[in-house]
Amino acid sequence: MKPKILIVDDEPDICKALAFLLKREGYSTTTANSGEDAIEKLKAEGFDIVITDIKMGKVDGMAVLEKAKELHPDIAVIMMTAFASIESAVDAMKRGATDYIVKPFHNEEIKITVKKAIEQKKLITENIALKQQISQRMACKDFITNSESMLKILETLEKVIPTKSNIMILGESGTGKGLMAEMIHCNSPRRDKSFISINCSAIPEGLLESELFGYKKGAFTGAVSDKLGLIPLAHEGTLFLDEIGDMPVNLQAKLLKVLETGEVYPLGDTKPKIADVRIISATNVDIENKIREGKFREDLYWRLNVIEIKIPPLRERKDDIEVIAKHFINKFSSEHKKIIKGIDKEAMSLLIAYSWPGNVRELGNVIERAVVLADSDYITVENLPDKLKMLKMVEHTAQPSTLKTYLSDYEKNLIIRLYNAHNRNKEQTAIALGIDLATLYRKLKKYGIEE
Ligand SMILES: Nc1ncnc2c1ncn2[C@@H]1O[C@H](COP(=O)(O)OP(=O)(O)OP(=O)(O)O)[C@@H](O)[C@H]1O
Repeated sequence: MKPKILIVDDEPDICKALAFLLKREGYSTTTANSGEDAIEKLKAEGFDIVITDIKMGKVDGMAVLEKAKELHPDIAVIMMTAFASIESAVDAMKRGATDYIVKPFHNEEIKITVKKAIEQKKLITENIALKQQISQRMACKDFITNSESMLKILETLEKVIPTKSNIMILGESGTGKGLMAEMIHCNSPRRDKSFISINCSAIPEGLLESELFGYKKGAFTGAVSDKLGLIPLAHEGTLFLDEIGDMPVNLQAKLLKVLETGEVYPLGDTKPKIADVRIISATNVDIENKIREGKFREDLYWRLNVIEIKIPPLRERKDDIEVIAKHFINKFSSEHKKIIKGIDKEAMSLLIAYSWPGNVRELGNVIERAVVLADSDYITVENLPDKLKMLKMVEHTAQPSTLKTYLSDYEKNLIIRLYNAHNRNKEQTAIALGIDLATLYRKLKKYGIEE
């Protein structure tokens, strides 16, 4: 294909002369007689090179340079300037222009400068592609565990990781589903290709479709250029579909078709793109229930759920708390430039006693906060949030003397446990306890759990 050049000058004769010369050299040329006109043209289509005069009306060559780079980061821009204002050309080079030519210029000079710019553009494009590749090859993060249930899961995974089988990861929010997906990709033969992750519940329905499948220029208003979808972008790599349970049903049908044919049709395109992708999906909702309600296609479920991994909540794998807490202490100590050697016994016993409704994510937050607050080498109970400190009160009331104190201690402990388990949400705690909200308020105050 011929390289495309946009020539911008407010003197139509210069535009015409340059277009004539460069066409003869085999380039495809377009002209614009103002900065505004140039920016419109840059928005509408892609160019390899822009040759622009610096001094123009309201929108000058500097503005064209800035916009061209913003719209097409790999574009080469050549500035034209009169000898008297050569300083501004130097300034333009600092802002990303590829070269400049001083008016009046010779034909030969133009030809050489354009040829050089084409070469340079090729290098810039290769560089951008390389940078993308490097950033795609992510560092393998460890999935830390010491619990028997998780070790068994990892053992099963070892057999599955080298294959192409789709995997569905189930588990409460914050249990590590995203981390596990990264770990699977990172250890699989697809590790050198893209790991593309998208949260199906975080993106509006219309946008999710164009993000996943891509579109052809002109497919809808605003589609000013072709866009490659995330599915074809993940070709030969891994696509992580988080919160798959929230994917709209019409998109589920389209995704199923992709899985069956290995082809993706971008919106408005009749030519498919190939997509050999391994899909890892994750959800924290009861997907079988969604199938019963007709909100999730059963045929898609079976395609995605070839291997099912259930990550237990942290409260059901207490053996993990200490090792993960230590991992977070190291991580956040170095991030916050503090030297924390560990956590004292009493504080650790509270971490183990707590129910962690937000799972590992919540443990991470608690440890980060503690690392920031710690004044000594070790994290102490003082550095933990109230919801954990309260558990200490439960322990200290363990030896009641009379039936009355026994019952009230029992009541207090139960309230504290459920209050924590519901993330200090009073409405939910009252429902769980089977009492009304006013009674709960009274009891929280009576037992000094809350002012
Ligand atoms: N076993 C683990 N070892 C080390 N870090 C972990 C572990 N499990 C989870 N994490 C960390 O906890 C945080 C939450 O994990 P992640 O985002 O993977 O959870 P998730 O289940 O995908 O959550 P959500 O359903 O809300 O998307 C991340 O920072 C992750 O790196």
